[in-house]
Amino acid sequence: MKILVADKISSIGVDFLKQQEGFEVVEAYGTFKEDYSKFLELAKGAAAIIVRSDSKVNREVFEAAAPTLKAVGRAGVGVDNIDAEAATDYGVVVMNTPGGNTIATAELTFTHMLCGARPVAQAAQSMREGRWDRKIYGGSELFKKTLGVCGMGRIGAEVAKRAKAFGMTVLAYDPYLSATKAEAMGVKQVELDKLFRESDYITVHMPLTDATRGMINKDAISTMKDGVRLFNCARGGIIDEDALLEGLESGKVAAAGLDVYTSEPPAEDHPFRSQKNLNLTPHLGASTEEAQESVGLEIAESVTSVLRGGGIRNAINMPSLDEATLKTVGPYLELCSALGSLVHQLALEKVSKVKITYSGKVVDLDANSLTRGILKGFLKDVSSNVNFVNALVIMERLGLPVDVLKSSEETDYVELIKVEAECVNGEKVSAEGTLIGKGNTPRIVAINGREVEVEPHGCMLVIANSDELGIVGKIGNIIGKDGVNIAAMSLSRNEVGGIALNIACLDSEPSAQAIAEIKAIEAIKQAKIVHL
Ligand SMILES: NC(=O)c1ccc[n+]([C@@H]2O[C@H](COP(=O)([O-])OP(=O)(O)OC[C@H]3O[C@@H](n4cnc5c(N)ncnc54)[C@H](O)[C@@H]3O)[C@@H](O)[C@H]2O)c1
Ligand SMILES: O=C(O)CC[C@@H](O)C(=O)O
Repeated sequence: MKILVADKISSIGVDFLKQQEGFEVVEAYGTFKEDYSKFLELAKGAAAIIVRSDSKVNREVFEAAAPTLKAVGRAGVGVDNIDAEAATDYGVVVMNTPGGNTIATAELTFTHMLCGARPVAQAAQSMREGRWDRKIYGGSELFKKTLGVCGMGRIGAEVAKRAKAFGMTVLAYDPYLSATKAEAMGVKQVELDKLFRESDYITVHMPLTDATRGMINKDAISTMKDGVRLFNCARGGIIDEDALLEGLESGKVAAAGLDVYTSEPPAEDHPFRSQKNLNLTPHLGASTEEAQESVGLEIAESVTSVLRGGGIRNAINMPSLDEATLKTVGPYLELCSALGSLVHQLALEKVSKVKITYSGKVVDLDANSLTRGILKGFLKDVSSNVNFVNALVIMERLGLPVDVLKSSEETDYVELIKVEAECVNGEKVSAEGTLIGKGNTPRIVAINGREVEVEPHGCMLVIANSDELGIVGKIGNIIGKDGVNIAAMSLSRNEVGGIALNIACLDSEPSAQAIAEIKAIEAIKQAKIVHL
């Protein structure tokens, strides 16, 4: 399997990949920047692509790498360089490594704050130039000042912790922060306008979204204290760059520090570069040895796990299936896929909606993963590229609503999963299943409401016939004559002389001729081969 490492990650991560049997690691750092068509060429045939923030993994990359591409790993937090929608369309899981570079980025932010309080960089430069300017480079203290933190996630919280150690009051704005958490962190949760009005220092730590782009703009800056200091080590554009320049030039903003830019790198003659109270770093937040080792190894492990069919950690376009969840959900996935596939194959008309009911013990499991498993099976014959990642979007795109119910009604089983499909003509088909025994073996226990007991794999002949003497013998005869062995058979009927359901599990598929002969028997209402 080809693993394309498109941006430089720690050698620990690369070595880990190289040690994996069957992995061919292609290191092609920065190809994207040099020549996108070369990057696309390299992406062809890759099972995984690993990037940092440089390489742009656009839709074209997914197009080029389909159908081999299974995972894109981002050694870092922000995934704005990866087209997650395209990834989902192509059934590719996108994973990042939240947490691995939190401290590194929090420390860089704090460095920027300290350098915004004391002009260390400017003074150091003056010394390099042979000067001794003790009067120009005075500063102020962080002690007793108010820091406004926008985005109180991992990095924001670490910055807040450090600010408190410096004797600062911390105001926090984060719509997703609970009051209990804010209290536990010793920060004061406020609305954005209050944070703007009352802070001496403001730092942003959120993703760049429609809500955060330009959050600190000209209007916002006008409401801030004179001499406010602003910092952005999150994503370029959260602080509007023109507004920042204007604020620095007018003196409204006393100092600022940026690690990220709307366009990276900013132009060589960008006016930022000549602003004296502005400290710039070239997107170095995560650039510590510790952070790089951590995220490099973590992404290498995550990608390996996905390619080996193991747990899925920190996926951003599907629920993560960590080892613990996989252990509980894993045994059900085969059953789920079989139920979905069976229902799809049994439906004689176009399906218009799907209903899934979980009963008993199974209601406590991660229904999202189980549902994806069912839909993956349901869509198996609809789309060649369906998987856990894109099963839900494909259903949505097909306009097929999926109702998921967790039922508290008692059933004959400790746990039961029922999949029903309603066809455009109003007809319904259904299949129910459970796990049995110590080995958690999947069993289909009902089809169209009729009790059966079938192991869901291989080729099955599903027959509905009027309950008459000798039908099973006739079917057996035709199949035997055709050279096909019946491995197991499950029979059920609604009433004596009513409609019987026969499920024959076969060692191979009977010929079309044999199926035609079975269908020609007068009592046979329906005969259908399904493959699970
Ligand atoms: N400079 C670097 O090298 C570097 C390194 C790591 C992370 N980052 C960036 O830093 C940012 C924060 O990373 P993190 O690991 O703390 O992420 P996180 O997900 O832990 O935290 C983000 C926080 O932003 C909050 N948020 C979301 N929308 C918001 C809004 N409209 N207003 C206010 N808050 C909002 C979320 O609730 C969350 O608490 C990300 O943009 C990430 O890409 C940059
Ligand atoms: O890879 C990097 O150096 C940048 C990482 C950073 O922007 C992130 O979002 O994790």
